[in-house]
Amino acid sequence: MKNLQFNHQNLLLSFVLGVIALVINLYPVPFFANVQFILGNSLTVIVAILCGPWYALITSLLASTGLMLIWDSYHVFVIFSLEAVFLGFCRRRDIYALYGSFIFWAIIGMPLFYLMANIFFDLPAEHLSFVTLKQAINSLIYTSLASLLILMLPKLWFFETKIKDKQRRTLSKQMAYFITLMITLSLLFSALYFNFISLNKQQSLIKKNQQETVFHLSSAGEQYINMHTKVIKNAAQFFTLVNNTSADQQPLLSNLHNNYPGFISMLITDDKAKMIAASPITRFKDINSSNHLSVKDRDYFIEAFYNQKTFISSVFVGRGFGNDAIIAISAPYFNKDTPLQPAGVIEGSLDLKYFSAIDYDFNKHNNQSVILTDEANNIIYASDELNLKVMSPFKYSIHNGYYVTDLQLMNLQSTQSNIPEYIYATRELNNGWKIYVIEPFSPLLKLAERQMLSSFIILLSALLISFFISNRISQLLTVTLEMVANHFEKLNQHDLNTQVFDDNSPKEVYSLYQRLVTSKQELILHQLALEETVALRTLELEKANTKLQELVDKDPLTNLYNRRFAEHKFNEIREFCLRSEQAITVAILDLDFFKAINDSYGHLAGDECLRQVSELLSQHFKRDIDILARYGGEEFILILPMTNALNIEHHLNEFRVKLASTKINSPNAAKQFNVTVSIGAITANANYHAQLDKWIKIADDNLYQAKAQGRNRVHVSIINPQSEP
Ligand SMILES: Nc1nc2c(ncn2[C@@H]2O[C@H](COP(=O)(O)OP(=O)(O)OP(=O)(O)O)[C@@H](O)[C@H]2O)c(=O)[nH]1
Repeated sequence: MKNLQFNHQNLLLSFVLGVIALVINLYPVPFFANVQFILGNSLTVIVAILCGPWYALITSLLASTGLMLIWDSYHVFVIFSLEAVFLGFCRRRDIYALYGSFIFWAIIGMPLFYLMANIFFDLPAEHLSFVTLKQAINSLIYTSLASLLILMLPKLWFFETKIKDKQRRTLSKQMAYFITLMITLSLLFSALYFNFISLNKQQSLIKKNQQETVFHLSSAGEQYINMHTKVIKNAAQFFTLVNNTSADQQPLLSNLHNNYPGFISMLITDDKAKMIAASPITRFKDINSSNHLSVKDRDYFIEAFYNQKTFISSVFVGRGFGNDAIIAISAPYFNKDTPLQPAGVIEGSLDLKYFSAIDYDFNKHNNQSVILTDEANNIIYASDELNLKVMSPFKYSIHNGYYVTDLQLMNLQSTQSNIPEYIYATRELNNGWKIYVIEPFSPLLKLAERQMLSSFIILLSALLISFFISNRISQLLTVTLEMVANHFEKLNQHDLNTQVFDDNSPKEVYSLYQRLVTSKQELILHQLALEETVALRTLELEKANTKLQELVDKDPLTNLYNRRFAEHKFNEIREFCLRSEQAITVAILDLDFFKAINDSYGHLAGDECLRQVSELLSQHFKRDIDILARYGGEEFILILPMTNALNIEHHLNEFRVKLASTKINSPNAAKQFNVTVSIGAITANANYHAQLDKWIKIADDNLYQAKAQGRNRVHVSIINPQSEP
């Protein structure tokens, strides 16, 4: 945290992606019931991977704002912010996002979400685990999507520059993750797709089944009412035709009632609304004795008698004949001679318990329940398990929109609750009644939960298996590649033919290995050839250098050293002789009357003379340490280290004599001539003087004397250190 410095580009990226995530999260993808998938959070994961935990936190807060707006719950800020920061840190620890997501939801996400859902959500306890699992799966979906997006666009340079703490991953790790990701995603989507299909199928089956039931029940109900209405109608016609007396009507009515037990009771009135026959007869007798024979005020009498029509009443509690909920069906009958004025009314009270028989027949194999209401929305019949009171108004609330499903949902017990209780289908009967077929919603929700749980378990095991398999696959390639690399790192010429792979290694890697061996062989040969060429070139260069040095140091005519070299070498020689306290002789040799030789024999003869004198010098002063140099014109300088002072004059004289007796050949006319030399020299200890000039001065003076005394002679000064001027 202490180094928390925000980079402007990262900040902008996390903000922009956050706003996009907010908008995407406002439109979650509906799946089933209240299950929705949120995809905007994948942008949070992208920021966590690319920019790290604190930028991801910014994106997550924005993305969660979108979710808060649609879910109206603040828990999203806590859970998704934690997830974003966790994934950001996973990236820093080099843990892939999908693995990180699994770890997060297994250890923190699911327990925390469950706890918060328990406190803040209006959900039944058994539904919480489902919602929690759904959230974890959703998270895996958007994390996989984000990872895939990043893997698909590896050259997205704009993002590349922003990756903090980026570490180079091994090929094997990358391959394993890619394969795991692909397997997880495809399994995830196929599991969700099949869940979706199966839930849809289940829903349409329920819908179809309910609609069929409601249709059959309503048809049966209509038939039941129609049939009994027809019975009353026919009975009224019969009584009109036969014109019976009231005494005849009682047995006829009893007989009719026996044939149609769907009626609880039946009665016949005269034109004064007085009951003249009734069935069962025992009840009629009871009424008779209590003097309650008039039905003047009853709708079934008024409607049938005065309006002269067949009438079906609403449901009501019967009077006199008992306290059952009944429906009265009535019709007027006439006398033959007064066809416009009814002679009375025949009525049948329909037994509503009949519906329980139909209900039982239809629903003994499933958990459907039935409710029948009249046109005033009062319950005529309701399956026992619903505990609804007959005759009471039918109260329920309908769910709209919150649960995404094609089914119609309603609540009967907790009409204010968000969780639907029943799936229903309804149909109106011909007479305005309504029939409802309902069944509990929770089994369907349970099915979705079970599917979600099994998807999660399949996913988890698939992830583990695919992780294991992909690791093995990638190792097959990368381990052998690593072997090739290791082998070539240590490889030398002698190991080239050693076999490092067995027959099981991949063909491509083996072929790569063989090609590398060939290249390495070529490289070694090339290197050897190169080394040989370099050695040759070095030798030639050394020779050229020596030659060049000779050119610099030597006099081209005589091949003796030149004056510069002699002067330079003097210091070296002196240093050497100083250490061993040796004497040095510096001699200047000047050929006598050389001008005359040039004049007499020509310049070329002069040159030849200089060459032959030089040769003679080389032969005479043959120690390696002696420096023989042409001093200029016909003058030579000799620097002779470690000279014997007693012997030097003699040695110089020897040369002088040898030269004087040597015939010099002239190149032109094959003439020979002699030449002599005058020598001035100094022999002194090395410490005589550091400057060569001082030595030359003495030698020059001696030379001058030799010339002056007639030439062809040697003058040597032997100086000991004490006599230094
Ligand atoms: N052929 C030839 N002549 C040279 C060369 N260098 C110098 N000379 C000649 O050598 C001659 C030297 O002459 P001088 O200095 O008068 O000396 P000398 O004739 O030897 O007389 P003394 O030294 O007094 O005996 C000159 O004529 C130069 O031209 C050379 O490289 N080749």
